[in-house]
Amino acid sequence: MADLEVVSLRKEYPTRGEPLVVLKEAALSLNAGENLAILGPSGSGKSTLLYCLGALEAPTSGRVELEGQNPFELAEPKLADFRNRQIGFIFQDHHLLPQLSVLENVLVPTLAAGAATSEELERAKYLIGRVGLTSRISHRPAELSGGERQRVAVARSLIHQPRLLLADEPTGNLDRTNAETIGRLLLDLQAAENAMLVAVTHSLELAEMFAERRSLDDGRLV
Ligand SMILES: Nc1ncnc2c1ncn2[C@@H]1O[C@H](COP(=O)(O)OP(=O)(O)OP(=O)(O)O)[C@@H](O)[C@H]1O
Repeated sequence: MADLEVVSLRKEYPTRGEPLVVLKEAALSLNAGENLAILGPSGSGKSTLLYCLGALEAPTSGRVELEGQNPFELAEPKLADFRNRQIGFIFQDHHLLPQLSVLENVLVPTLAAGAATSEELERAKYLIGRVGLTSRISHRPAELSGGERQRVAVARSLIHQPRLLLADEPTGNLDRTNAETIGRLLLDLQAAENAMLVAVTHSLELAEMFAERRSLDDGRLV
C-alpha cells in the first residue's frame, strides 16, 4: 500500500434540491518523496479534494489513508493532533498572524502543545534559514513582501516534519518570479524532508515543475 492512498472518494454538499456532487470516485496514491500537482478549473473541486486529504472535510464516502491511518476514524482531539503533526498546509493567502514575528509565526503550530521546546526553536530557525529569511526573523508580516510572507508560510507548514504537505494555489497571489521561487522552494523542501506534496492550482507553469500532474474532471482525477 502507498503512503497516501485515496480510494473512491466522494464528496457531496447538501443543497435545497439534489445534493451537489463535487468529487466522485476520486483516487490517487503517493509515496514518501513524491509530488503531485492537480489542475482544474474554478469550481472543479480542487480545494474540496485538498480538504478531504488534509482531514479538514470528511468525505461523503470513500477512504483516505496516510501511512495506514484513516484520519476520519479518529475522534477529536486525536484528529486535530493528527492534522497538526502529519499534515502541513500552505494556502493562497499566507494566514500569518499580523502581531507575531516571523519566528513566532513559524512556531504557531507547536503552541497547541504548550511553549515551544528548544528542538522546535532550533527547527524553526533552520527552516527560516532554508527559506532565506534569517535576516528577517524578527520582522512582522506587514514588514515583508508578498513572496517573503509566503516563504514564512512554507517554513511554518514544515515545523512538525509532516508526512504530507498540501498546498492550495500556493502561488496564486504572486508575480511570476516569486511564484517560481515558491514552487522551487516547496519542491526542494519536500524532497529534502522526504515528504509527499500535493498542490492544487490553476497555474500550468507551477504544475509543470511537479513530477506528476493530474486534472480534476467531473469529480474524477484523470
Ligand atoms: N461548504 C460548501 N457547501 C456547499 N457547496 C460547496 C461548499 N464548498 C464548496 N462548495 C461547492 O463545491 C464546488 C467545488 O468547490 P471547490 O472550492 O472545491 O472548487 P475549486 O476547484 O477549489 O475552485 P477554485 O479554483 O475557484 O478555488 C463549487 O461549486 C462550490 O461552490
